[in-house]
Amino acid sequence: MGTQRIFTLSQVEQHKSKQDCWIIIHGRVLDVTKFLEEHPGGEEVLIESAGKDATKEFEDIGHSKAAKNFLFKHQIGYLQGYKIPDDDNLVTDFFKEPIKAKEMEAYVIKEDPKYQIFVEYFVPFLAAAFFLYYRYLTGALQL
Ligand code: HEM
Repeated sequence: MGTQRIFTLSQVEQHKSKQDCWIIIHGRVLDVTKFLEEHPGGEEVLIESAGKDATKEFEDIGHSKAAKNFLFKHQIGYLQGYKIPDDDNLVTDFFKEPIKAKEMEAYVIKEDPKYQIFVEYFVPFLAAAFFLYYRYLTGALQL
């Protein structure tokens, strides 16, 4: 995740309002201010946990893997003194390292050169051929 700031608990505790809402989940400090309205579970639950460690609450709900993946979007740093366990499977690799190039491939629409040539040259050629053939036919019919 590149450079991440380290926050103390008392620093996090300063951000406990709707306009400035941080929470801690599994040692990650998250700024969820912009996420409050989007949260499928409602903003209230997040505001209640504002400035605090909400790991237990987060886990008790049984958030989906998608929700866990989504956490990283809001991460602004780590809690001081927190050591991420090696077997930390709560959060995905997103937290630990940038998305691997191999995984990224899944999101990139691959451009197949052969397919491109077909679209760029063969299709217009075919359209032109049909057009000329049509003109030829209508011309022939008019005779
Ligand atoms: C940044 C942190 C959080 C993210 C990204 C997040 C994301 C989500 C998502 C995507 C859902 C939809 C259901 C799912 O996919 O699991 C959800 C539901 C919910 N979340 Fe969160 N959540 C966060 C923090 C929390 C916290 C701290 C609490 C409790 C204090 C909480 C309480 C709930 C509740 C009650 C639901 C509704 C569950 C249901 O309708 O069955 N969430 N959350």
